[in-house]
Amino acid sequence: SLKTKDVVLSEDRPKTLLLQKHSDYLASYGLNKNDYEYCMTEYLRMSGIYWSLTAMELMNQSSRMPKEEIISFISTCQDSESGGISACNGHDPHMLYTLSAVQVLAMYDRLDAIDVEGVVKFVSSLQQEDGSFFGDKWGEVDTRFSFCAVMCLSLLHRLDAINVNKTVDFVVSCMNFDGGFGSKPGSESHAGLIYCCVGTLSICKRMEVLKADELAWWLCERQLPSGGLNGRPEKLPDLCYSWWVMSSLSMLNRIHWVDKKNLEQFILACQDSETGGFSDRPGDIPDPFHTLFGLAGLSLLGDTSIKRVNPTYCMPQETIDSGLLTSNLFQ
Ligand SMILES: COc1ccc(S(=O)(=O)N2Cc3cc(C#N)ccc3N(Cc3cncn3C)C[C@H]2Cc2ccccc2)cc1
Ligand SMILES: [Zn+2]
Repeated sequence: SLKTKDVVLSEDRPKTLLLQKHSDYLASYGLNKNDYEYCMTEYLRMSGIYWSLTAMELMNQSSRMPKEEIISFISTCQDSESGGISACNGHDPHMLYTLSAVQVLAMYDRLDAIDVEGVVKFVSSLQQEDGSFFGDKWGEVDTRFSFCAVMCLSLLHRLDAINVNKTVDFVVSCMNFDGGFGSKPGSESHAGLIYCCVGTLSICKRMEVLKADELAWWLCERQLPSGGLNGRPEKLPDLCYSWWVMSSLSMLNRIHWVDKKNLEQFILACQDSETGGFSDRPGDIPDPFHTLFGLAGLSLLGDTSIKRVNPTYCMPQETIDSGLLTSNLFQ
């Protein structure tokens, strides 16, 4: 149909940031360890901790998180043989959860709680001849895993453990005519994978290989009349795409290409004024994933009631600054 898929923002939508409600929402999330939801999300528990802790950090509320419980949980998830870290005890180690664990421990400045050399061994063992990365031993290639690899090693100041030039070559081989990127060579452009590829090039300090204007144009075309951003043409807007698109534009120094007022309106409309938290679209069920990306998106748009977020790492800027300081001290 000719009608552009979009949502209509209702008049009684939230128009202000309900910080206290979001802090309460995350503080109580996952406390009821018996409920069905908690058991069903075991497979992503490590990432769930990263999404919740980072959101709480951005609101300066991380003191409400069970710090010691989280740190000891992470140390029980590291596989002594491969060095990799799993989402939950007894699950297979995977690139995604190894990164989430390193991000959480970096925010807590407790990287001593794991075998860092083991993590470096696991991540570098997944790099392939063409520069690409597997997610785990089962061999799935995806540019998401290139991003996990370079972000994880960068937080550990160990980018020397992989072939950075070949990493960049593989990402470049995934660039499409529209300047965007997909998960593999020839895959269609998608905002989430564009974020991963731009983030990889940013960490490898190779942003010059991008077709910046074509890419920024494709990204700001994601904005719809509702102010929300979608991930591909003809798709509905979704709050997490606000993050993937805006963080990419921020790394390209072209964040001003989106209509900031309208986007802010859409993000605030995704808040649940009853339970707290953000959902993917106004009126849907909130979750920790969209709560992080709602707060991180508002931070990128300049909301000073939220701590500054680093667009590449999706972590508090102060964590990245202190990490770099440490690395300079020991170099
Ligand atoms: C609908 O139930 C789900 C479905 C999938 C997943 S998932 O595979 O682990 N994952 C992370 C994710 C976490 C939460 C939360 N809490 C909610 C959704 C969501 N999605 C799905 C989604 C997001 N926007 C709309 N949709 C439908 C993305 C997905 C993939 C992804 C993983 C890591 C980083 C970025 C993206 C988890 C729950
Ligand atoms: Zn989403």
